[in-house]
Amino acid sequence: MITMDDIVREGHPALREKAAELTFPLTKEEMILANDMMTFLKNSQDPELSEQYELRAGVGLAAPQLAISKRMIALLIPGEYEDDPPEIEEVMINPKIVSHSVEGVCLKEGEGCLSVDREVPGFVVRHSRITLTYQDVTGKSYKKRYKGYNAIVIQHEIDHLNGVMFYDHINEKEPFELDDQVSVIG
Ligand SMILES: CC(C)(C)[C@H](NC(=O)Nc1cc(F)cc(F)c1)C(=O)N(CC(=O)NO)CC1CCCC1
Ligand SMILES: [Zn+2]
Repeated sequence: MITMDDIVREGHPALREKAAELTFPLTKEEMILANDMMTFLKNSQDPELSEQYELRAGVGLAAPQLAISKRMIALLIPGEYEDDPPEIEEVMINPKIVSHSVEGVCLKEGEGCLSVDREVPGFVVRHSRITLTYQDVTGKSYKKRYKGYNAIVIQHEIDHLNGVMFYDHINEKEPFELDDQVSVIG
């Protein structure tokens, strides 16, 4: 099973590489990776298992964070209330933002990262609405729209596939600067 020891931290070259597209059918190894990435997110959000294995509660994970330079991300975004189904529970292969809103969005409390063991204050401005294409592990293609927090998480994970870290987006001089096209959520 994947634990925090398998997640590479900033400074590891894999976090600054452009990951390679996957071809179909996936290899057995790639299928196992997809499953293991989703299992990590589930374990990390389970009170007992996250304590037992000292996991940070994660909503998303990208293969480069495991030093695997492939365009695969796992998302497990909880629903609004305890017993709600997840907002998103999906492994996306070769995700691509094909269009996006002009408006921006950012989280009031800024962002963190499973691969970053420090606080980096500042607004991370992202597209507030995105249209995404991706394939699932069977190779089936999808085209979907996302907005708000879901859009933020997806953009954070796709950044990892392009060697981009969340703090690359923070304005060093004015970390909390906002222009009027940006809404602050969360
Ligand atoms: C870095 C960390 C703080 C662990 C962050 N979690 C998070 O923001 N909150 C959270 C966690 C849950 F499990 C359930 C929940 F509703 C909220 C996270 O997983 N990521 C993913 C990551 O590092 N991917 O590479 C960072 C988030 C910052 C904004 C989007 C993703
Ligand atoms: Zn991250």
